Amino acid sequence: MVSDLLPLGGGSLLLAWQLKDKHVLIVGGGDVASGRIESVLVADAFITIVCPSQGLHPLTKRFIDRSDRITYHDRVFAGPEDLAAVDMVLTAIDDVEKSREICSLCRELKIPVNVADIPESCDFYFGSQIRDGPLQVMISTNGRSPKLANLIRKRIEQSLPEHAGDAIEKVGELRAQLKERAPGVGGDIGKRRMRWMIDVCTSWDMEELALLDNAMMKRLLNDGWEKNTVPKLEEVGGRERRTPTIKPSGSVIVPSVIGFAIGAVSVGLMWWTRR
Ligand SMILES: C[C@@]1(CC(=O)O)C2=NC(=C\c3[nH]c(c(CCC(=O)O)c3CC(=O)O)Cc3[nH]c(c(CC(=O)O)c3CCC(=O)O)/C=C3\N/C(=C\2)[C@@H](CCC(=O)O)[C@]3(C)CC(=O)O)/[C@H]1CCC(=O)O
Ligand SMILES: NC(=O)c1ccc[n+]([C@@H]2O[C@H](COP(=O)([O-])OP(=O)(O)OC[C@H]3O[C@@H](n4cnc5c(N)ncnc54)[C@H](O)[C@@H]3O)[C@@H](O)[C@H]2O)c1
Repeated sequence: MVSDLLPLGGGSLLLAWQLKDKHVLIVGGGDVASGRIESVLVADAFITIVCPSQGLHPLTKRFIDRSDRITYHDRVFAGPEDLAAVDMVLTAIDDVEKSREICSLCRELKIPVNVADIPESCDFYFGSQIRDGPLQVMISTNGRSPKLANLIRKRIEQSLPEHAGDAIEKVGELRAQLKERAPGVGGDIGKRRMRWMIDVCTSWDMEELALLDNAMMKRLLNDGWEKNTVPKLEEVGGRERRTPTIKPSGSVIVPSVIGFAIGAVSVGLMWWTRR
């Protein structure tokens, strides 16, 4: 968490906005719009795209052809009538004046809007994204440097634990089964559920959690939750993923022997010439 010292400020609110079955209007169909379409489709929204067909990026065309969640209009933005029953607007057009006009209309109607390239016309910014199944990481520089956000994303990607997405998926299923077995919101049952889930997540490795199948979950709940303990992977019928042991092959050994020999010879030569 951030510092508990005041003053706080100068940032933005980080959220995971739930867009399922909401209606998103995307004005423009070029390169930037194609990225927006992908981000919005991941969130299970319905999309209306307004853009003349000659301006469509190949990726946008493919999305339009393949997704039954997209309605496409081959024309320019028509005016306020395009904003009826819309929950969010994203514009990615090469026309700054039109973008500003669309932004004003959205603000009058209190529809959240993002205008690619014009920060002051954005109610929210996009960020650089990492996705691994249900794991979502967004890197934001709050408008300061999108390119650095992109570079930081690549570094974070390399440092994420393997199997994190699978582990989260499986823990999600386990939590759902636990809530069915021990239903109720809040109170003592809520506290006990939370305590046990924390113990499971902290006692098992990410890799082990990713191995959970239905039978193992059942045993984990029967032998673990019911007895207020956390069994080990083997105790619920799981077996560790065998990581292949890498034996040094001849081709690895030979260069290292040669390298060692060259090193020894050059140290010897240095010693000899110094004398
Ligand atoms: C993260 C990412 C997400 C996405 O758009 O999907 C994103 N921009 C990305 C790339 C990118 N954009 C630009 C470059 C050229 C290099 C550079 O300028 O750095 C590159 C790099 C590239 O193309 O490699 C040009 C640019 N961008 C903005 C302006 C206007 C301005 O700053 O005034 C200008 C023109 C500046 C000028 O004219 O000089 C504005 C915005 N861009 C944002 C998001 C929001 C702030 C996000 C944040 O700060 O965290 C914000 C405020 C609004 C918004 O669009 O939501 C995506 C990387 C995704 C990835 O690769 O992972
Ligand atoms: N925020 C970012 O990350 C970022 C990065 C690069 C570029 N940009 C900016 O985003 C904007 C879009 O970039 P792009 O590369 O996708 O451009 P692009 O030229 O590929 O696409 C623009 C699209 O807008 C359409 N269009 C123009 N006027 C329209 C209107 N009135 N109604 C409907 N559609 C209309 C065009 O037909 C075209 O398809 C540009 O202003 C660009 O500078 C932003």
